[in-house]
Amino acid sequence: MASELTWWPSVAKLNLFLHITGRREDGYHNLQSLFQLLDCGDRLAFEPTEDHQIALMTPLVGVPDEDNLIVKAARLLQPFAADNAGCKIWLDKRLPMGGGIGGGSSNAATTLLVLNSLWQCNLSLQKLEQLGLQLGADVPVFVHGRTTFASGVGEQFVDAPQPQHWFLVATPGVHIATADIFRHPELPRQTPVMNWQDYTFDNTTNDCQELVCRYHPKVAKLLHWLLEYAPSRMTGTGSSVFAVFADQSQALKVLDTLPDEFMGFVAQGVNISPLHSQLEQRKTD
Ligand SMILES: C[C@](O)(CO)[C@H](O)COP(=O)(O)OP(=O)(O)OC[C@H]1O[C@@H](n2ccc(N)nc2=O)[C@H](O)[C@@H]1O
Ligand SMILES: Nc1ncnc2c1ncn2[C@@H]1O[C@H](COP(=O)(O)OP(=O)(O)OP(=O)(O)O)[C@@H](O)[C@H]1O
Repeated sequence: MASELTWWPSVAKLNLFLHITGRREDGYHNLQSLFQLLDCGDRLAFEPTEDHQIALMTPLVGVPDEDNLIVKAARLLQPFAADNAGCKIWLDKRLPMGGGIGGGSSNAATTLLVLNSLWQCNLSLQKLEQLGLQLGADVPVFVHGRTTFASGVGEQFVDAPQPQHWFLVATPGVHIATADIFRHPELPRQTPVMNWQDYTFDNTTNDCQELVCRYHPKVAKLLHWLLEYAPSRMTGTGSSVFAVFADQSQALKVLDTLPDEFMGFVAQGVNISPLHSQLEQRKTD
């Protein structure tokens, strides 16, 4: 791999809570959630070309390139660039896939934001959020790049800077398809809409958690284990679970004792995505 590549962050998120407030006619669900961005994730590098090709130099095992959200994002943006605009893309995948921490969605958002700059498309953040929504409900929040309350299907934002807590994020290695959870007849769908001002961790919940725990005992076991140490909850539709700590050393101590059957990492919450900071820096260079 060429050593002069510039790497761009593609961070993870946690849903600190997730309320389902209704179901829309198109089958999608209206949500309320607090999206907490983390300081760690995957990395992407881009090399613009003039051959109109989108070439993923690091394919993901099990994901055909045409289904990869990175390639889809680049293709979606291509009509806004010069006719011959293409690029080579490298992905350094570090986040567990399908774990409710938004890896693929974040990759898509990083692609939209960085190529918007490299290809000089000059689309506004709002326009990129709208494009992102065509790729998935979790993409706009990563384009937005701030820790934020979200409603709608996850595209309406009220920014909500949070104390920079430390999170132990653990994954039981169970793959849960988001669509399966949202179509489940036993999913609660009528949580009353809450005023953002009333948010506390304790007076909120993840409406998918009980259902997922009922059908996936490994998720229930992991959550039960973490709750012995700190306030803990599932993120998104699972399968990852997080525990909240005031300091890093406590989180690392618990990570050290995590049973071998689970994978985990410790990350700090951030209020602004490091991707946005790096893009700002590029503008001033
Ligand atoms: C649950 C969250 O992870 C919270 O962050 C997201 O809302 C899910 O976002 P995502 O993974 O980007 O999901 P998408 O790829 O857009 O949707 C997958 C499937 O989940 C269902 N879905 C998703 C989001 C939503 N608000 N309502 C839904 O009913 C739809 O059946 C959709 O076909
Ligand atoms: N670049 C990508 N990185 C990861 N997964 C991808 C990517 N492109 C497509 N996918 C597909 O998307 C699926 C979900 O991956 P992802 O890591 O985004 O899940 P997630 O963390 O549950 O996301 P979310 O929290 O948005 O629901 C994967 O199993 C894979 O098939």
